[in-house]
Amino acid sequence: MAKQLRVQVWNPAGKHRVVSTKPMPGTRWIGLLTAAGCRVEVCTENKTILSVEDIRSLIGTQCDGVIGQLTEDWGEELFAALRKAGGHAFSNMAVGYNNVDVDAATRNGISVGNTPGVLTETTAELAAALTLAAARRVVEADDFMRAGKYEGWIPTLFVGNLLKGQTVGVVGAGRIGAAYARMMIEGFKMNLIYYDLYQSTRLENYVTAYGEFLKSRREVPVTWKRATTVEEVLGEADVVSLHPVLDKTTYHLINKERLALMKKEAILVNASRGPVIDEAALVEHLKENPMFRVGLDVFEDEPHMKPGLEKLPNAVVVPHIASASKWTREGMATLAALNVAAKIKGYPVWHDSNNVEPFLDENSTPPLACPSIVNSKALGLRIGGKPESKL
Ligand SMILES: NC(=O)C1=CN([C@@H]2O[C@H](COP(=O)(O)OP(=O)(O)OC[C@H]3O[C@@H](n4cnc5c(N)ncnc54)[C@H](O)[C@@H]3O)[C@@H](O)[C@H]2O)C=CC1
Ligand SMILES: O=C(O)C(=O)CO
Repeated sequence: MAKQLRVQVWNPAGKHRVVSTKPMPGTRWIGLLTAAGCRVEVCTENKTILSVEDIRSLIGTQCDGVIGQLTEDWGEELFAALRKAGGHAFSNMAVGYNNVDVDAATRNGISVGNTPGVLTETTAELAAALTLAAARRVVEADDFMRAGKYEGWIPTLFVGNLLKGQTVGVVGAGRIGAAYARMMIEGFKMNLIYYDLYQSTRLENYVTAYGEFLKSRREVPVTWKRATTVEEVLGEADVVSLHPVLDKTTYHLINKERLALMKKEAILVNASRGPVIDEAALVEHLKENPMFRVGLDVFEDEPHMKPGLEKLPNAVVVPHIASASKWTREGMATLAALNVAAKIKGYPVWHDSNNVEPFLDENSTPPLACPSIVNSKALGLRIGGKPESKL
């Protein structure tokens, strides 16, 4: 028998019971759910990652919808439990949903929401921060300073890499990858090489236009190239940043053999998902190539690092904080809550999950729609959405 977990209840008399497995930033999301007639139960148990058993006990015998987290294992067991409890709406508070078995949700008639767009710039900025920290050895230098080792300026102290005029490689040029590319190109005048299953004409046009602008100012123009293989990016780029989804095609995309193709002094950044890199192979590569540097936001066995990584000065490591800006986290909570509330109310799915702005303006009421449902087609859900109507 699972232990009863602590919950905080909002709008106890609400008609529809919605559970959030974690407290989420801001209060707008709670207001939107209660305005939609939901009783909201927020799990406040002091436990970082809830088990499947914990979540089953939160779902209980009657539950209309759940907002879950990317650390949780949402598979057949939980979706069957939610269906049995009368539920038909789930949303991850994340854009990535590799923790969710979408087919199992569909089999159980449950919609799966995610939170695209609101974290694009925030995540790209952290990838840029990791790139700079690795290129200019910021963390090593900070450690050195705090340890009282600085005795005065010398020409050889913490020499790193200049980004200007170098080539940035992006693997996965979707929303976040393209935003990161633009930051590195505009900020540091880097040339672009990218690899994605799809052509990013918008990104290509953007770089072309920026190159023309630079030319008009008599500056060296930036260039772009779409690679036909990931190997081409790894061989040519001075900085490689990974932004694909995690699925079977990207698991261990960066392995021992592909690391060996990279320049000895290259920088590798990962703010996508840990298993995109074979982390044990990366540890060996970093040991053998001290001038090769990485910036990692995500890890293969999160929250753990592969043995040895913690000792390597050529690795900058942060705990999955790429989406951690106040605006983004509150926006993620809002989108997740609306994915659940609008489904419970029977509203359609928003027609353009790449443009969720209308849901994020705190001063206006959101459209009558679920912002983003990844199995909308499989469930045969209506597409639509009408702005400026009250939920
Ligand atoms: N570290 C963090 O805190 C965060 C991590 N993420 C991760 O970033 C991922 C990307 O997010 P978005 O850019 O919003 O998604 P997106 O769907 O716009 O972009 C993903 C891109 O990956 C490409 N792709 C898929 N398979 C590929 C392959 N085998 N090789 C190369 N490219 C491939 C897709 O075609 C697409 O363009 C999420 O799925 C999530 O896992 C997202 C937000 C925050
Ligand atoms: O949205 C995601 O996929 C995240 O990793 C959140 O940080």
